Amino acid sequence: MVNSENKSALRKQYRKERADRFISESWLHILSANEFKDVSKIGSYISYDFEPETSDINQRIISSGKTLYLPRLLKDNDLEWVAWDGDKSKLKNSDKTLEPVGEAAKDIELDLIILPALHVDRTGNRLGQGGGSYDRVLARSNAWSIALLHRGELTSELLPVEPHDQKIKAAATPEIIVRF
Ligand SMILES: Nc1nc2c(c(=O)[nH]1)N(C=O)[C@@H](CNc1ccc(C(=O)N[C@@H](CCC(=O)O)C(=O)O)cc1)CN2
Ligand SMILES: Nc1ncnc2c1ncn2[C@@H]1O[C@H](COP(=O)(O)OP(=O)(O)OP(=O)(O)O)[C@@H](O)[C@H]1O
Repeated sequence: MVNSENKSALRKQYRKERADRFISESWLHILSANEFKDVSKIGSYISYDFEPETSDINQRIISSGKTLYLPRLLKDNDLEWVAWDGDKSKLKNSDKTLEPVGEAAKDIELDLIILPALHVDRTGNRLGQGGGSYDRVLARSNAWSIALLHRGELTSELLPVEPHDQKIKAAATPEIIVRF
């Protein structure tokens, strides 16, 4: 089986496991990591369905005076970033996700990116929703990147890898951060 087909099968399995085992937890502890200390521009996301919950993290980042950016999906599956002040009236529904409204930041260089993932393996390879969106973002960025996962989604089982795949710098469960 080629790796892209293999990835689709894993996505299906991991989405189902996530839905079956979902419990509401917090990833707020990541904000105490050293990597957050001196950064000012942070990319994050608004979680949906069974994704690790980001609303408390996002609020905390905004109230600490750092600038929070949210992704907006472009037609070619790339992402653009919009600064967000926490005002929910500045979000609108787009398929499953809530996206920011307003002007995208031009030539933004994020210092740190908090990103969603379905699974991460012990070498820092990530499986996401399948658009390749974050691979594009990470390929042109120097940001430190951390994916949020439920327990059991950070595993020693190696994920299939394609040439475009970008490794992430760290992954966090509700309990721990692992740096790669
Ligand atoms: N919260 C969140 N925001 C995000 C992402 C994400 O994974 N999570 N993205 C990450 O790139 C980008 C948007 N890409 C997305 C791609 C697909 C689906 C989606 O509807 N997934 C369906 C499964 C579709 C399928 O079966 O193929 C689902 O989750 O049920 C959502 C967002 C940017 N914003
Ligand atoms: N830098 C890139 N330029 C053009 N296409 C890309 C790039 N990176 C990835 N892609 C395309 O995106 C598709 C999906 O990639 P992949 O399966 O790795 O997604 P993913 O990392 O799980 O998704 P996401 O980042 O959206 O959560 C690939 O088949 C590839 O063709």
